[in-house]
Amino acid sequence: MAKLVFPKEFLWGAATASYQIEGAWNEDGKGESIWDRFAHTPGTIYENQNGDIACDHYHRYEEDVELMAEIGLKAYRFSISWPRIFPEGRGKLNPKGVYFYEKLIDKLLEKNIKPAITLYHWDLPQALEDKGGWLNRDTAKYFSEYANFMFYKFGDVVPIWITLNEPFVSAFLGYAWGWHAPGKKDMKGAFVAGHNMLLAHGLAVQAYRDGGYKGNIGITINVATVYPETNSEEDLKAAEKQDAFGNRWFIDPIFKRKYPEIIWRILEENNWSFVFPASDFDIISSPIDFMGINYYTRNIVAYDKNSHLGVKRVEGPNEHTDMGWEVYPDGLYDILIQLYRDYKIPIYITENGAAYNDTVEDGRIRDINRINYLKEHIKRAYFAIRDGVDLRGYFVWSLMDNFEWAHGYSKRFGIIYVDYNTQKRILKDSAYFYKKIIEENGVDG
Ligand SMILES: N=[N+]=NCCCCNC(=O)[C@@H]1[C@H]2[C@H](O)[C@@H](O)[C@H](O)[C@@H](CO)[C@@H]12
Repeated sequence: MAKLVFPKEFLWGAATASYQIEGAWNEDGKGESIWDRFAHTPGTIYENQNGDIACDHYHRYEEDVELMAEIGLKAYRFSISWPRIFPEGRGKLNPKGVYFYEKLIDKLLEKNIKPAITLYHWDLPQALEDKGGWLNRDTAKYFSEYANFMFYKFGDVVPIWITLNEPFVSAFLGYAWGWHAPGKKDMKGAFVAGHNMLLAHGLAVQAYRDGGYKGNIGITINVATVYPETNSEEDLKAAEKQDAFGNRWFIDPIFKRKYPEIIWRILEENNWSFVFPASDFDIISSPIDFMGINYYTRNIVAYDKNSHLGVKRVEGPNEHTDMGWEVYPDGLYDILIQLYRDYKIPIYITENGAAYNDTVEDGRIRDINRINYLKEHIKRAYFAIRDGVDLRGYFVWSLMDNFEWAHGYSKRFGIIYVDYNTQKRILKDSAYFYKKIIEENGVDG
């Protein structure tokens, strides 16, 4: 069995997000976020659960960093709760909120774990939502002010910055389909929100450059590799449309200074062809240092005249995770090759992982299915590097079981098990598997 050894500097990490793990939703001066508001609204979340306590990471961060060190993480990707810093989104600062992240970052650095900060992982200050949220173009400016403060505070010690996590998901699930905060069902709003998020991203990148910081800044995009059900002309066209809509919508404006053709067509068909000032694309396309991708599964599509965009999804034949997502490791290899071919930019896998219905048996969690998922995807990451992709790192989703948005705590993605009744953490077998990967900087072929 050959050992597939990664480049020496390859960055092995794990990822979380503020609303999903911190808790302390209204403690020490933190302002309300749109996820606090949404999760407190009955009927939005599985069993009306919420992130008021979550993994209580706000109080347990020292223990959690110790566990990261035990696993041997080289980096830890986490997000900042914007309303913990600026309770109203801008203006009055909350020193206790800043202090929490200062202590967390100091602890990470003490353990030689590189902090990788996501500035926005969906928890917009409710006070800004009350002024239109992402439908209000000013929110982009407020975001860049918040980002500028974070750069000023931590720009000299944090080497990796991600402006937004998955703008497609936060724009579409939040504004078009209403499954996520702020729970709006307004397709036009999704396009406006998406555009203002991209503007926010660009303004933050400009602030980072103006500050002369030495680290790297990028964005995290969720991607699902697209395959046509058959090689018919119609299915190939459907696959092309889905790839543009699902994967390139938030990438092309950054690298090509324009939306994919399919997006413009949707805007025109609905008479929503907003006149976005061309200067917006000058800001949005401010050069970034890397692209982060979150990969979980693929999409198989076929032409269907009755579906949205004339594209219907077809379920894949392989094993599925607890989220109902098909396990398809080759999709990670294919998307890495496609994105690097098209954009020639360094890439981090900022999320990859699987939810399974873990159980504790005599103090252990034998999550062999998650070990297999991680192993097969890490192998594909190796093959992508071998075939020329400048892949810099891999962050498993997630460090610990956490609040899985509308699914509440019913879906476990962690390599660390969390008993929510006691807040006890237990390293799953997958944590020990990942520890070995990191120690050997590689995986058995
Ligand atoms: N079909 N299908 N689709 C596969 C992926 C759908 C898009 N959802 C994500 O990528 C979210 C991302 C988020 O950053 C994190 O906060 C979430 O906890 C994980 C797990 O859900 C993933």
